[in-house]
Amino acid sequence: MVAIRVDGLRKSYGSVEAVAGMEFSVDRGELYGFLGPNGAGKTTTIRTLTGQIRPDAGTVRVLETDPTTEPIETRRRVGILPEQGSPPSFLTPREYLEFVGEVRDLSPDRVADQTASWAERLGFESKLDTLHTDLSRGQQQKVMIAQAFIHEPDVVFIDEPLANLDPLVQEQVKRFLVSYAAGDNAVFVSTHNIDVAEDICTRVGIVADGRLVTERSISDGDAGDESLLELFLDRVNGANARDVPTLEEMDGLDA
Ligand SMILES: Nc1ncnc2c1ncn2[C@@H]1O[C@H](COP(=O)(O)OP(=O)(O)OP(=O)(O)O)[C@@H](O)[C@H]1O
Repeated sequence: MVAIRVDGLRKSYGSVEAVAGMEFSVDRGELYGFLGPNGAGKTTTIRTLTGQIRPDAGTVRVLETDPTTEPIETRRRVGILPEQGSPPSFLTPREYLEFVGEVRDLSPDRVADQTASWAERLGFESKLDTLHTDLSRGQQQKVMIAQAFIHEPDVVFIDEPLANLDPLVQEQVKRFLVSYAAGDNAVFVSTHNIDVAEDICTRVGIVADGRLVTERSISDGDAGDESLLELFLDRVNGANARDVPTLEEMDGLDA
């Protein structure tokens, strides 16, 4: 079943065409990676899908709701981990998750259970009552991950899920995302990290200049000889990619 659909999406900021005819769809059960260089239009697409901005043209649907006209209904049913999002500095993780739980219509008992289970899973139990302003960037990121999943949404949008996390927690979060998507949910991850995309995603869409330029299914092992990095460089950089030296050539330069 289709969870996210984008058709002919266009969005400009003044004279800058950020999204220029974006098309793709994501089914439930998929962990979809959105890969693209800086300024490709990824965040603008996510902001449209989460009802934060209105498209100039085209249609977007999330769980058959229209985030443009029903932003509250869409946001009720999705989880969002925004780019460079951080929890309010003047709250503790426990207070913030209570607040998010209330907005999400969860019972106090459910919020307490979810808070305890996320704090244990990501290892921030000892920081639950410390103000965010006194937490590290990685600890704040863990709280942001918890708030995105606290209501167990059917669709989750995540910008750079592993930013600032140590390798151990990165592995735990990666495994969690894979299992969450496998439970008939759609997880949409925007990232610059090609290795992570290749490692966890079931399918990857490569974005350049505001459009989806190609897609690759990762899970079926049918990727052919070209690595995801090569595909990315080829599609995004075009002719310039061929000017990037190979590792062997770089070794040769050192010799
Ligand atoms: N609020 C804004 N006002 C004007 N231009 C904007 C605004 N937001 C984004 N842009 C421009 O739109 C284009 C797409 O930006 P967007 O943030 O969607 O890209 P991105 O793929 O998420 O990039 P990154 O990987 O660097 O986060 C860029 O050229 C950017 O400068």
